[in-house]
Amino acid sequence: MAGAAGRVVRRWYPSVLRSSLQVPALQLHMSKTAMRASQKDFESALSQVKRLKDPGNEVKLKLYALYKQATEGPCNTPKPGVFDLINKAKWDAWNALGSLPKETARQNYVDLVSGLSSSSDSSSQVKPEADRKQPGYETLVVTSEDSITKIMMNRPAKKNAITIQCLRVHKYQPSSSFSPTHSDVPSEMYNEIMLALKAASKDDSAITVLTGNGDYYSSGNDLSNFTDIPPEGIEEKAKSSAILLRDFVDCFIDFPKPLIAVVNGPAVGISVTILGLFDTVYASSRATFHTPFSHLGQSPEGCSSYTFPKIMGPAKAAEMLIFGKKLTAAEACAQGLVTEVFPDSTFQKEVWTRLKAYSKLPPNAMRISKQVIRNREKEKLRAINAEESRALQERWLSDECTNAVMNFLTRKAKL
Ligand SMILES: CCCC/C=C/CC(=O)SCCNC(=O)CCNC(=O)[C@H](O)C(C)(C)COP(=O)(O)OP(=O)(O)OC[C@H]1O[C@@H](n2cnc3c(N)ncnc32)[C@H](O)[C@@H]1OP(=O)(O)O
Repeated sequence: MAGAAGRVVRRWYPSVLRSSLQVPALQLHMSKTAMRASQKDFESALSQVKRLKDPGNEVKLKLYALYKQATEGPCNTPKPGVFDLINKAKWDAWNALGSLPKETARQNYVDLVSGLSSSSDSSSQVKPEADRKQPGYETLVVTSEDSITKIMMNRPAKKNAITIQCLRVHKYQPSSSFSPTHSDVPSEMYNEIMLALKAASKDDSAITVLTGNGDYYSSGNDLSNFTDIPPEGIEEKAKSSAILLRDFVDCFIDFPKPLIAVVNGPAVGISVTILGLFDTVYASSRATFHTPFSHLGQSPEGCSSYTFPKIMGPAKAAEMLIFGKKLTAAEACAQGLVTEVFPDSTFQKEVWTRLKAYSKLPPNAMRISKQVIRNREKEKLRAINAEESRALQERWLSDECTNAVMNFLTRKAKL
């Protein structure tokens, strides 16, 4: 396997697969014998594949197997051990191609990518407000209209799971190799949400909305964040993640304008806990609210250890935060976490009509009212946030957490 500088990171590979699915740059210097008619198509497919939406693990395995077969021929490595699930799945996929000729594998790879590209071009996934979209965000769609800045989490295929890792984009240079000089794209969602909130706090909008694209509001922390371990080690990763978490939650604590969550579907983990820091929470009748921290060997964040008992009383908060009880939208509304629930069929229409009316209210009055309501708690919330982040830093290093995350990533467990 080539070193980091010579690797191609396919954007949509989960980190757990990424480490071993990375295609060594040097392998992309095709051998002279492979320089046949379809090599150009193959190279173009290799470059095209990086721009595709995540096609799912099954297709990724097919692509991996065809790539290996096309460039190395039949599977020639020892079978990984039974507990090495990811590498075994990859080995099985490659080995299943038997003695398929390299040229056929190359052609099949090209055909597969071409099929994926056309289906992703005609995807029914709407590109909301493409014309009014603010540029520069990879994982969000941010728009400003009618005095409302709308921050929409935009990884619908991953249920809007919130990512940490900074994806590296390598530029393909057909004449030489994949360039080792890559640009770091600010494509991870925690930082992008912070940037969008900071920009919204200064723009001329009266209110700010956070919502999700697709059927989920957000499935919370992207669990593959845990697999992207830096060379400095897992302790360093836990430390930097705790700092990121603290900074992320501080942005919500400090946000100066009315902040509204438009919860379009199920919400999990940190996307639920921070709701206690919003001024208003509108939910679709399809939404659910789930904080399965104990199941994941983790502990509450987002100041929920303070805001939830305050909002719903300690007993109900404990049922959610310790035992992971999932609430329906109606239950969350009855507990005071949600302001109002709307039928899913009319959710968007009713909510946006309401918000447009609110956004016409005098912005300074709304801002001052928010400050009067929230300011006296800010210092306390910051201290709670720091304490929760410290507790999680330790939890992330525990066996309970590691096992729960691995169970999800190897598909043994789902919430
Ligand atoms: C640095 C700050 C850290 C702050 C810490 C916060 C703590 C939390 O937020 S805890 C909550 C963590 N979230 C979860 O545990 C949710 C895990 N996801 C699931 O259980 C399920 O995916 C689901 C119940 C949300 C949805 O199930 P469904 O069957 O409808 O869809 P899937 O096929 O499972 O999902 C589609 C696709 O999306 C990927 N995905 C969904 N959620 C996550 C996630 N949280 N992390 C990583 N990936 C996620 C899922 O793997 C699928 O991907 P593939 O299509 O590639 O298989």
